[in-house]
Amino acid sequence: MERSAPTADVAVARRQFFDLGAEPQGAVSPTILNSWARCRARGFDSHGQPALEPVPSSTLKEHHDRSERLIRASRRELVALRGEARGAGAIAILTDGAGLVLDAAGDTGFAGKAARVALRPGVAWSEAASGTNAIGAALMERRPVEVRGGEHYFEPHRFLTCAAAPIFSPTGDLLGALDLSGPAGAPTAEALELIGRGVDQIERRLFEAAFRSEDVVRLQTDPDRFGGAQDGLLAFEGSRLVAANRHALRMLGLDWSALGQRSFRDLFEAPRSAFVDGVARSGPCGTLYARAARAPALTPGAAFESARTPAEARPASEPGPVFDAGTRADLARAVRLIEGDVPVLICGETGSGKEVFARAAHAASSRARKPFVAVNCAALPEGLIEAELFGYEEGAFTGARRSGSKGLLREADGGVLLLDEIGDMPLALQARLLRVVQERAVTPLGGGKPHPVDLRLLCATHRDLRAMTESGGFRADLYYRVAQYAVALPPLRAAPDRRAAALAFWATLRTEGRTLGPATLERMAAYDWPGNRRELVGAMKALIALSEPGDEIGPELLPAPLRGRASVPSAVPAPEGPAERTADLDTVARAAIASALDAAGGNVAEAARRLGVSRSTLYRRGVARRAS
Ligand SMILES: Nc1ncnc2c1ncn2[C@@H]1O[C@H](COP(=O)(O)OP(=O)(O)OP(=O)(O)O)[C@@H](O)[C@H]1O
Repeated sequence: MERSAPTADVAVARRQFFDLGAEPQGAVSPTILNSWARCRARGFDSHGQPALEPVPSSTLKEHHDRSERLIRASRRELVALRGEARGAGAIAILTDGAGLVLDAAGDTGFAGKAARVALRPGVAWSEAASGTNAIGAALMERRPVEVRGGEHYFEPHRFLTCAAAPIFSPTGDLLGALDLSGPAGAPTAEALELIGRGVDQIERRLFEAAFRSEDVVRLQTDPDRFGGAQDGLLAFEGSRLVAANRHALRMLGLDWSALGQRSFRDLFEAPRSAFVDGVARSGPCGTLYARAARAPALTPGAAFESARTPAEARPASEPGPVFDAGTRADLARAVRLIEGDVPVLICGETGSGKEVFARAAHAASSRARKPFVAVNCAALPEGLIEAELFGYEEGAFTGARRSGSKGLLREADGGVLLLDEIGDMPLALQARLLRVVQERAVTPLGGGKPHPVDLRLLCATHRDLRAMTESGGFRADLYYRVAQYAVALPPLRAAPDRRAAALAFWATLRTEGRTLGPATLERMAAYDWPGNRRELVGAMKALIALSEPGDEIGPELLPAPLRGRASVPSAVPAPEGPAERTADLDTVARAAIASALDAAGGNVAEAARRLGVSRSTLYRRGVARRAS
C-alpha cells in the first residue's frame, strides 16, 4: 500500500510540476507522478474542471445489472462502511471495473459536496475521465492507493482525500473498486485498512458463491487464524487449480497466470487424494497450513436473500468479459494501440469473442465515455451498406429519409468504430473506406462537403484476409492499413484446460449457488465448441434456466450436441405432429431460419452458413435482424 506525502510538500510538488514543468523530487510518490504525467499527456488542464456527466439512469441500470454479482457480494460491506463513513464525515463508494460509480452513500453533507464535483453514481472516476484519483489509480495499478488533497490532478478535486482498492473475481478479473472519500485534512490513517478488510470480505463472498466448498482449499500462515477473510483460498477442478484469491497467490508466490496451469501436486507435492489438513508446505511467507474448506455458514444476509428469491426462474445475466492471460496481454496492447491511433485487426472464429474484446478495449481506453459503434459488414445488405456507413444527403436516393442520415462512421466520431466481418465488405466500398481512414473525412452519398471524423478503428474477421488479398477479394492497400497489428483470439477448443475455461465463464454468471456436476464438466471439456464462447455462454444460460438455485447440474440438462449426439441440431426440424405435417413450406422455412438465427446468437452470416444458403436469401425471407 502506498501512502502520501504531507500536504505542504504536495503543494510545492504541484507548483514544480504544473507551473514550472519540473519533475518534483521525492515529494509525491511515483504512482501520483506517473498519473499526473499521463493526465498531462492527455491534454487535461489541471486548473480546469473536468466535464463529467452522469450516464442516463437507464444506462446506469444496465451497469448495475452487469455488476449484479459484485453488488450482491458487497452489500454487507457497503452498509458497514457507510456507518464508518458517516462517523467520519465521508462517503463509501463502489465502482465497476471501469471506475463507474455504482453506489455512493454516507455523510449526507459531504455527499452533497462530492456530487458538486460529480463524485456520485453514474459518473466514471477512471483516470481517463477524472484525472488522478484513488479509484482510477487503484484500478490502473491493480492495488490499493490513497490520493490526498492536492495529489488529485484537477484543482477542484483538492478538497477530497480518497482511499480505494481494486476488487478481483476468483479468476483474476478486475470487477470494481471500493473507496472511502472524505474531506482533505480529515484523519485517514484507518481508511486503507478499512477498505482492505472490506475488499477481503467481498472477494471471499464472491469466491464462496462460485465454488463448492469440497473444491476449495484454505491456506494460512498461522493455523489459529483459519476462518477469517484473510485465508488464502484455492479452488481445484479435479487436480487443476482454477481459482484463487490474492492472499493465496501471495502465500504461494504465484500470480493469476497460475490458474489453469498449476496442479494440486505442483503446489503441495502430493496428489489431492492424499490430502490431509495440516502443514502443507513452505512458501515465501514461511510455513503454510492448509485445510479443506467446510461448507460456509449461512449468514443472516444469505438466508434473507434466498428467502426473497425463491426458485422462480430468473434470467441468467450476461457474463462479464472473461479473458485468459494471453488475451488480457493482447487487450492491454490493443488499448495502447487505440491511444496511439494504430488500427487493430481482431481475428478469430465465429463466437470467439471478437466484439467482446473490442468493447473491452474501448472501455479501457481514454475514449471509454465516447461512442463505441459496431458495424457488422456481413449483416448489412449490400445495397444499404454504403448509405449506412457514409450517411447520405437529403433525397440522395429513392427511400432516403428526408432529413438525410449522418452515417455510422460519423456516429463514431470521437470514439471507436468496430468494422466486424470486414472481409465481407464489397470491394467498391473498401476503396471508399480506405479514403476515410487516410483522409479522416467522410463524404456522404449524394455529394456534399466532407465531414472530418476523429475515430479509432478496430476491424474483426473470421477470414484469412491476407489470402483474400492474393485472390483479389480484399484490397491489399486497405489490408496493410487496417492489419498493421493483428490479435488472434484462440478458439475455445484450443484452451489448454477447457474445464478451467468453462469454470471461469461459470463464475461470472448469476448462478445462485448452482454448480456444474463432474459429469457435466467432463462433457464440456470433451466437446470441441464449434460456436466457441458464444456457444459456451448459450449452453450455460440454458443450464441455469433449466435448473433451480443450489442444484448440482447433471449432464442430462446439456444441449444435445454436448450430450454426445451427432452434431448441431438440424437447422430444418423434421415435421413431427399433424400440425407440422400440414404446415406450408414457408412456415417450415421460417421456423428453420428462426432456429438457425437462435443457434447463431442472431448472427445472420453464421445462420446462413448453418443453413447452407446465402445471406440475401435470409433477407428476402425478411426475418434477419440487423446485428450491431
Ligand atoms: N471473452 C468473452 N467473455 C465473455 N463472454 C464472451 C466472450 N467471448 C464471447 N462471449 C459470449 O459470446 C457472445 C458472442 O461474442 P462476440 O459477438 O464477441 O463473438 P464474435 O467473435 O464477434 O462472433 P462473430 O464472428 O460470430 O460475430 C457474446 O455475446 C458473449 O455472450
